[in-house]
Amino acid sequence: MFTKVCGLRTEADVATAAEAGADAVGFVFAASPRRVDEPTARRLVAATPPSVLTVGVFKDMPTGEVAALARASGVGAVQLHGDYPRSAFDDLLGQGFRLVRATALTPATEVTTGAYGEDMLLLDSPVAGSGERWDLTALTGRPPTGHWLLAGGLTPDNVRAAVTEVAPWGLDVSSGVESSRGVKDHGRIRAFLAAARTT
Ligand SMILES: O=C(O)c1ccccc1NCC(=O)[C@H](O)[C@H](O)COP(=O)(O)O
Repeated sequence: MFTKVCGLRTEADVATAAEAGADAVGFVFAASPRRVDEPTARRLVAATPPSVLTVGVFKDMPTGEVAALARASGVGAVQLHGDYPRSAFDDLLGQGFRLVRATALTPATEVTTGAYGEDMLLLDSPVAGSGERWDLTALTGRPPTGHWLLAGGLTPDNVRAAVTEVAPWGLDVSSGVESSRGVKDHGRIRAFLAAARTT
């Protein structure tokens, strides 16, 4: 099970996630209590072991700014939330970025991973990073294919049941491993990753 812990803001957050076995860590550049600026992100990327994928998280930001921030901070992949057309994916792919396509599930959502050239598809609640769950039964009859991550209100306590229900390729968590909004709880990060390993 691939695991990503998102919204990290300190070196201690990164070290905890990496030591507890996270495959990827996310740094939020979008407007959020978890937002980090470019120098902070660069520092956190440098503090991340090379075996852990670093992901910059963006929402509705022009691709020129996305590319500039991703390049300056050195993240290994770019996660796009919001209303990006296929041409935005093409633009960033053409510049050599690995992409994560993040979206809520609607009847129109393309659930084939790679349809926009992305490495991973992230199916999330309608308000990303809100900690709200969404109706997983909406996936019935239309299972996503490929490297897709389940996100949205996951916690150490509910992650096993969610995996049993929809069998994702990977998991993404933020709010569920926090003590208050934007502040990671290291015990909860360890508990989440331990629970994910036993699924
Ligand atoms: O974290 C945010 O505040 C945020 C803001 C804007 C775009 C994306 C954002 N976060 C993305 C994520 O943290 C995760 O990909 C995912 O949504 C998990 O969220 P959660 O339900 O809090 O576990």
